[in-house]
Amino acid sequence: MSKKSLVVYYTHSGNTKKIAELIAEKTGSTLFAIEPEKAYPTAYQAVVEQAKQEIRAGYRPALNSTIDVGDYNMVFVGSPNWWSTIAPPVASFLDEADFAGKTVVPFCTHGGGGMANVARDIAQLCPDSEVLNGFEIYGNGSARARGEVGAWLERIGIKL
Ligand SMILES: Cc1cc2nc3c(=O)[nH]c(=O)nc-3n(C[C@H](O)[C@H](O)[C@H](O)COP(=O)(O)O)c2cc1C
Repeated sequence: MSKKSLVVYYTHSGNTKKIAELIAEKTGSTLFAIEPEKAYPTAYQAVVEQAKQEIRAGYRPALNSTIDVGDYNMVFVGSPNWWSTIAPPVASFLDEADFAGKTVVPFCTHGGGGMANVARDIAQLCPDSEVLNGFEIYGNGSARARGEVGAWLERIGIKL
């Protein structure tokens, strides 16, 4: 059986999408964007406030569609750092999917707070998975992103 890898991510303003695309390109993975049925507001203050309340309440928004993760044995899971944790749509996705026996690889983009609890909270929602060391980058990483993603993939032993 051949090994297949998947990159799933949520993005609000495009940064995490850029990193997801780089990982997919470098690893030959399938790419899947997690989308909530109801999009978050684009206004920064509005989304910050809504996210705060949802995260506090442990709210899991309904998603537009999903992908069968059964076909993949490695899954990269990406989120923006929202209030030091994953965005609620990523939590919805991880709740619904069965990651048992898979290798999970967290990544996040942030506004200065780094990984914070992102990798820990992904691992908590994938209790029966092996979770590798994650990747974090400020914003979209600009021109540094490609090299940093490549260096990280080498560090964690993923053949390119
Ligand atoms: C609702 C919300 C909460 C955020 N909370 C944090 C935070 O706690 N720490 C941090 O470093 N950045 C925080 N940010 C900044 C984002 O993590 C950062 O801009 C990220 O790159 C956005 O990714 P995206 O473009 O894929 O949506 C927050 C942004 C939003 C919209």
